[in-house]
Amino acid sequence: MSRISISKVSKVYPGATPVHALDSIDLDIEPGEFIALLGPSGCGKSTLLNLIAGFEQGTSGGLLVNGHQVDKPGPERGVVFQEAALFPWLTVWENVVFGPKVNGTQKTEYEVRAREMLDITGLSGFVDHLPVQLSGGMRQRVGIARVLTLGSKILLMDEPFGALDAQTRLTMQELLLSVWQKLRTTVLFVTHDIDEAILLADRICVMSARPGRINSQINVPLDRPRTIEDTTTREFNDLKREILMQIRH
Ligand SMILES: Nc1ncnc2c1ncn2[C@@H]1O[C@H](COP(=O)(O)OP(=O)(O)OP(=O)(O)O)[C@@H](O)[C@H]1O
Repeated sequence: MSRISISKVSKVYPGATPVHALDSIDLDIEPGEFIALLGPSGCGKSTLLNLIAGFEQGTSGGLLVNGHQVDKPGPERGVVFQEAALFPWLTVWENVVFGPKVNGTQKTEYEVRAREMLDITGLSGFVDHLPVQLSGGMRQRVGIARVLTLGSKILLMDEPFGALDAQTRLTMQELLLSVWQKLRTTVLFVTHDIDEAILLADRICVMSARPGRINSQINVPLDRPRTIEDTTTREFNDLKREILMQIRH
């Protein structure tokens, strides 16, 4: 379980016309919490995720994961992008065990974990398939199983279901809910989609247009475990209306 503390973090991309992407972001994420980062295109959601991942450095402010300043990527922070970026010549199994194999983890340890993660992502019957033989949703499952097999206690997900059709997206949202319910990893999930944010998250951080700030934070009071049916309830729609109004203002 991992805690993230972000304090007054700003990010300016230098250049002829510097881009002020993030402005004084304060955000604390508790171990095991599921946070959705919601906001318009270009407001800095991916930038914030990349700072936590250690791919980029902030211009000012402090960013701690488990009390340590983040200055580079690490295996405790697993990133899932819109495309899973699998090795096309490796099978599902080989893709999933690739990371722990090269970082020197004991084979007996990573094989057990890989089997468990392939099981909870519904891939046990596909271990010998190549990525080209899988649907987009299944490739994303492999991407999730891969970071979980690495032992990542923090999942940083940048619109992971954004490229999927509506039906597959719903299936993947349910899958992620069940994975999270079992493992309780800390999740930061970037999305444009209000329904997706409400269905998945404990807390939604609504960002403003550039320079990105966190305008409001909304606790999602829906009971867990959640299912797709919850998206049709009165409580869900009331919350959606409230968030829409906040975004408009
Ligand atoms: N490496 C970079 N150099 C210069 N500007 C950048 C760089 N990366 C992002 N930006 C700019 O920073 C701003 C925030 O971008 P970012 O990708 O974080 O937004 P976003 O909210 O994730 O957008 P989207 O939802 O469209 O993916 C944008 O104006 C973008 O053009």
